[in-house]
Amino acid sequence: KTIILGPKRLPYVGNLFSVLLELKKAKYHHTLWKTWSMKYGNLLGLRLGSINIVVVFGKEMIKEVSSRDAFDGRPDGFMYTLRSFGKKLGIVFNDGHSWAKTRRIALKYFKSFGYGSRHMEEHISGECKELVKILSRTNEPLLVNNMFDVAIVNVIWQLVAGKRLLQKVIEEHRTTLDLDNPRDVIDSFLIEMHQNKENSCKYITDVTGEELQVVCLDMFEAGVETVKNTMVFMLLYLVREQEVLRRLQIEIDEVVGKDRTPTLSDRSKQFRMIYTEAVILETLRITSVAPVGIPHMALADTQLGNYNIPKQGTFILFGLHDLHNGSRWKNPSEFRPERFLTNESNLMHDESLMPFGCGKFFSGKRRCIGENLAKSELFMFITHILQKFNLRVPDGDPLPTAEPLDGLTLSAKPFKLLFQQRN
Ligand code: HEM
Repeated sequence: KTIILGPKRLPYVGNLFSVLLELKKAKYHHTLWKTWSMKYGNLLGLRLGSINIVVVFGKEMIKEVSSRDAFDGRPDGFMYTLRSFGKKLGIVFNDGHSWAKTRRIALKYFKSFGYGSRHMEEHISGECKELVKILSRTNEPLLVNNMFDVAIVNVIWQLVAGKRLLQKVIEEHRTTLDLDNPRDVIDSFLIEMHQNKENSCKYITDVTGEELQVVCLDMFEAGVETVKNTMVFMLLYLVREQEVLRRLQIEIDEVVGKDRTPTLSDRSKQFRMIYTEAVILETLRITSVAPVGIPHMALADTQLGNYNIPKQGTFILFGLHDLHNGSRWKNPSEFRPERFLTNESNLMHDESLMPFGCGKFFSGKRRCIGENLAKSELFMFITHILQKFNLRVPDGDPLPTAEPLDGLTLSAKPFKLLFQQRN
């Protein structure tokens, strides 16, 4: 079989009109795909103009696609290469040999930038302290939707470049490079380039300046909106669920206390801020800010279920929002961190939660490389804020709605909060 079941297609436009029409009712792309999948099955076939799309539903099917090399491709074409000198470069919208190379070099640095590493601690902690300072200065309600922008962009800047301005920064890095001590992602790439010149080993291939620039762009595009939207939603759910908020504050008070600033080592085995961890997982589940992941593409003609998927030309999306909010979960629309706790109050990992994609962490697959960083940022922001402040909706304002705004990533509708100093 070649055509995966889906709504009837018209010549040339495919399902374009029915998508536009039905979207008004469904409100969100991901809910429309889900509605159709209930009729057509866990592989939903669509055609939008000349683009074929397959939306994959269910844990097992998503796992299968994520684990097969044949589906490791990313979309090609003008819109995607516009951002990368007209070529397939970088990590996120790249594939094949060049992707494997850039991902490997970036991961090498990310591994040393892991939980509790001095670099990660310093960068995130500095931003959290600034944020607390700003919040302490005002008694006015603050628009929450933009409040993490600067902090999160700065964390990525530090990760990528140590500071601002890209081209100039790359040159500065070249002149101050220490081959044994990479300070950030740019250094790691420059060291790789240096070694390639010295070493004619056939496994190491050259990394170009263009590639390095697109990798930096990837970090911003993949690592800012996602963390920011998740963090804003976390505050939104906490102001709606004051019981959860209080339990979080009790854990912070017990483990960190009122005066010492929270550190990443408070997440470690010794201290185990399990409830905070469960709140982070529950936020990632219920919000699923990347509702259909990032499109994959077949790199060779291949089979999926009973169907043939042609090489290139077919976008493959994952029904992640549905996986996280479907009937597999008890009362999925309730924000209940306890679902990730065992009776003995240990953390319970659930295989059906895959907000960062699927596959072994740090293995060659396409899973998000920023998972550690994102979770560390979420942990540090929430502990710093709740250690010092209670959250309240300004008098006269309704509770903020959990209904998201649609987009490539889901975001919260604008809302204001009062950050009241705790006694
Ligand atoms: C809450 C925060 C985040 C979420 C929910 C998230 C989610 C995802 C998802 C679903 C994918 C696609 C996986 C796939 O194609 O199978 C992805 C890929 C990626 N993410 Fe994240 N991400 C987050 C934060 C970050 C951060 C902080 C960074 C880095 C600074 C980052 C960098 C990347 C990169 C480079 C890729 C592409 C990997 C590849 O194509 O090989 N992400 N992310």
